[in-house]
Amino acid sequence: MMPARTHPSSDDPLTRALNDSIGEESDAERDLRLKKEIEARVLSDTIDEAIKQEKAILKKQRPVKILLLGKSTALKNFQIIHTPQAWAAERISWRTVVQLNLIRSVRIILETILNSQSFSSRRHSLPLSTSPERSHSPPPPITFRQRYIELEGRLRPLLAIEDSLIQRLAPDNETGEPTTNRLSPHPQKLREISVNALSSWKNVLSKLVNGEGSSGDCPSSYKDPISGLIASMKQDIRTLWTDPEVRSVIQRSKLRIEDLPGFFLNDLDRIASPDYMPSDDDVLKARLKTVGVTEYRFTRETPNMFGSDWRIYDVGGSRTQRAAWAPYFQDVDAIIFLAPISVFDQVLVEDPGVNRLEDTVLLWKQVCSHPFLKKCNIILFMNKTDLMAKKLESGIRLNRYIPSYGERANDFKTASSYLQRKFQVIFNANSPEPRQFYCHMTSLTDMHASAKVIASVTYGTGR
Ligand SMILES: Nc1nc2c(ncn2[C@@H]2O[C@H](COP(=O)(O)OP(=O)(O)OP(=O)(O)O)[C@@H](O)[C@H]2O)c(=O)[nH]1
Ligand SMILES: [Mg+2]
Repeated sequence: MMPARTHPSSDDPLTRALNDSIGEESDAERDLRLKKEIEARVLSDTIDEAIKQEKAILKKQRPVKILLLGKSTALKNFQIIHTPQAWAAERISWRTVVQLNLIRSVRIILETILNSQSFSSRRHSLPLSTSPERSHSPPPPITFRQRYIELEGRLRPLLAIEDSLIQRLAPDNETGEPTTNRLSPHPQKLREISVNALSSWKNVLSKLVNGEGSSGDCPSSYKDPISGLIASMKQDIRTLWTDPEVRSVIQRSKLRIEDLPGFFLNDLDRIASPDYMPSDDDVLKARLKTVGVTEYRFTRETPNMFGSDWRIYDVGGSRTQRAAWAPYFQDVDAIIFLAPISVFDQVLVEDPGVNRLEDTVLLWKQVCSHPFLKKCNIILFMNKTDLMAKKLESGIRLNRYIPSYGERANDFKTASSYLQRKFQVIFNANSPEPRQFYCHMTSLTDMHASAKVIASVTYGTGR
């Protein structure tokens, strides 16, 4: 009987495999194996690279999200640069805002006079005539108080229309002071025109204005009652703003009306004309308080390293509204933090015990230290530099409000770099991880000066 044939070990696949693994291979086999290994590695690297590229594409497809903390004016600058056509289409809605801002200045002046000593004084003053009529007999002496009462009576319809629009536009969640047609003893605390960003305020506003019906005082060339009223009261408004006695009352009150947001009295002739349309500068200067969150979307035609689809969120800055910011912290790529530095001598409207610059610095600290934002680029805009320079030039001393400023020179350059250093120290000390400090000095109502900064944020890294 033939013995059972034993398979040579090379026939056993298991043995073969084991043999292979212990290196019993010929030179040709080894060369082949190495070649295959190289091919496999190349394939694997190609796959890795493809995955990486896909991830990058996905990242680019995800919108770049920027949160604007404070200053809707910054958003307006983005709109001018990135969506000029849509910006131009919005211009008409801003006309009413500018007009309401103008009426607000009228109200502030009337209230300042009402609260002044001159108002209660019985002192006689020159008659204030709005028409160049001549009379043979000298006019009877007239008090400042009488003049004021007459003027205020004539301007009352303006206040009434402002009042009704503010009330009808007021967002439900806003708890401002109730407005009345009467003048208030606190001009600074006047309720402002504010809109809820979630409602389409531009439509609401145009409906309200056009739906008011035309007033009897409204010249036919004016399409809406507010324009007509301003035109018919132009002379009285001018008198109020240019009268020397009124000027001296304002000066004594220390209220810098011309530096208040939304000041347009020097542009009265232009604004009171029948075909008035706000310029870019007017819209940048117009004051409209943000309540809620406005989302602004735009697509960059040439995508940069961050992608082409951008979202900018503008949030209301007053204290009560800050709780609404938190959900936006979760997946935001960059934060533009607006610090108005000119407010060093002002207090919060919502809490007169707190200095506004101090409030901004505390907020800056919170934002820098927020754990959700640790990977986020934070770009600081030290804004309202124009007003800051004006204030310092007029002799207002920074060290009166910030004692640590000491005896340093009270000029813009020294003061702004001092404040910049303070912001940087807080940034470095409070960031959970080290990160780059980006800071720009801005004056956002100056479109041309801001264009470069806005471009650097959108096109570059924020530097
Ligand atoms: N002079 C000057 N005025 C500015 C500057 N930036 C903004 N303003 C004016 O300040 C006013 C208020 O600006 P906004 O940008 O609306 O302020 P905001 O922070 O959005 O205010 P809220 O919506 O109440 O949170 C507007 O009338 C602007 O024109 C600036 O750099 N210089
Ligand atoms: Mg705003």
